[in-house]
Amino acid sequence: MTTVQKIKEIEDEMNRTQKNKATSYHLGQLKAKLAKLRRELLGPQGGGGGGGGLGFDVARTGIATVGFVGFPSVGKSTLMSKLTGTHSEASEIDFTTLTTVPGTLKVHGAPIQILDLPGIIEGANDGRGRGRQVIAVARTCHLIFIVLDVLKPLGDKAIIEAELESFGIRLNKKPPAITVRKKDKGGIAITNTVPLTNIDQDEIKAVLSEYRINNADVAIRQPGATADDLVDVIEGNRVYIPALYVLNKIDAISIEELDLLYRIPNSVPVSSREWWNIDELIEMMWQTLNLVRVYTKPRGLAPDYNSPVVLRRGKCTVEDFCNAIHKEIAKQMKYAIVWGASAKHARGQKVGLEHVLEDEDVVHISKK
Ligand SMILES: Nc1nc2c(ncn2[C@@H]2O[C@H](COP(=O)(O)OP(=O)(O)OP(=O)(O)O)[C@@H](O)[C@H]2O)c(=O)[nH]1
Ligand SMILES: [K+]
Ligand SMILES: [Mg+2]
Repeated sequence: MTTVQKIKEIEDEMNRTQKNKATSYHLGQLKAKLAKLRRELLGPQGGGGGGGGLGFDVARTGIATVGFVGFPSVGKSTLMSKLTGTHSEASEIDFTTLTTVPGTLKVHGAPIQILDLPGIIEGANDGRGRGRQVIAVARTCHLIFIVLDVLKPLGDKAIIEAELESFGIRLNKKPPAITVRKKDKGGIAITNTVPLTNIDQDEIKAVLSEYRINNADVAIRQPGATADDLVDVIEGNRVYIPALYVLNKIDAISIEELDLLYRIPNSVPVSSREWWNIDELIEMMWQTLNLVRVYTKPRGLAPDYNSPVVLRRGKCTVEDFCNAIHKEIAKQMKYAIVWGASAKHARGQKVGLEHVLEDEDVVHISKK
């Protein structure tokens, strides 16, 4: 039996099995088995060719990268060309785009790299088409635009999400608050700071045993944690990426139909062809990327509001700011003065390299 067949068999069995006290151990085993088979499929010996994004990846520029993922001919290239001014061939023929096409869009002074990608279809993870390579590139993006055709958005949405999921991409989700600490002896000890509503002790033990973990402290702090969350923590190679659903071609539907579409969370209806609602799309992109703009203030001069230094949240200390300008500056700095949201007072605060900056802060670096 091939790995794909084995996966299918387990999925079928899971669908047949009702979840209750008596079956939870078995279901836990099945979920762990499924995760292991999927990993096998993606590994180098997994068959099906491709993977790793080889020949598909492009040099990263700008402060953040947004990748376009979707079925063929949903309008990815039309949108990307118009957003960035970089030509990417568009036509009514499916699979027009054959490789990654990068472009740049400046938003609020920050250069954002946009990657137009080939269309993917169901079964990308078993190596059909270029799906594997496309998704390997998507795995490395800071934001994924899932582009959907408004005439068939929901079915396509479910399929694309399942494809990305099976490659270890978790959309609009935080890493589960679960820790598994292996030990040499003592068996399995489970503690939970929240009620276990979607997983029970048997299921936890089944998953651990499937991974041959016989001694470990397991701490569950995630409300509603599931066996899949536990598997994700043990597998460890998951990526957590925000996604926006771009509902394209709204010029082809009625206002009433559009009303229904607005109920899809994290979605933006647009028309790439007519250039409708693109401002909202760009604003949502900006909000979701959650970047930090910092303005430089030279001594005795007004801050330079035209060219912010753009940093990513979690990597936005004064030291990161210095390094973004020049690698020597942090060494030469005596102290910095910060004005804005991260400063304690309006007249400015004297800070060191470890100070964490906020969006739209103004910084003056005083050298030794
Ligand atoms: N009505 C309408 N048609 C559009 C819109 N955007 C794109 N199209 C058309 O949809 C077709 C496919 O557009 P592409 O931009 O090539 O789509 P794609 O997703 O890049 O396709 P692949 O590269 O083949 O995956 C073209 O005929 C476009 O003119 C839109 O907003 N409204
Ligand atoms: K096309
Ligand atoms: Mg295209």
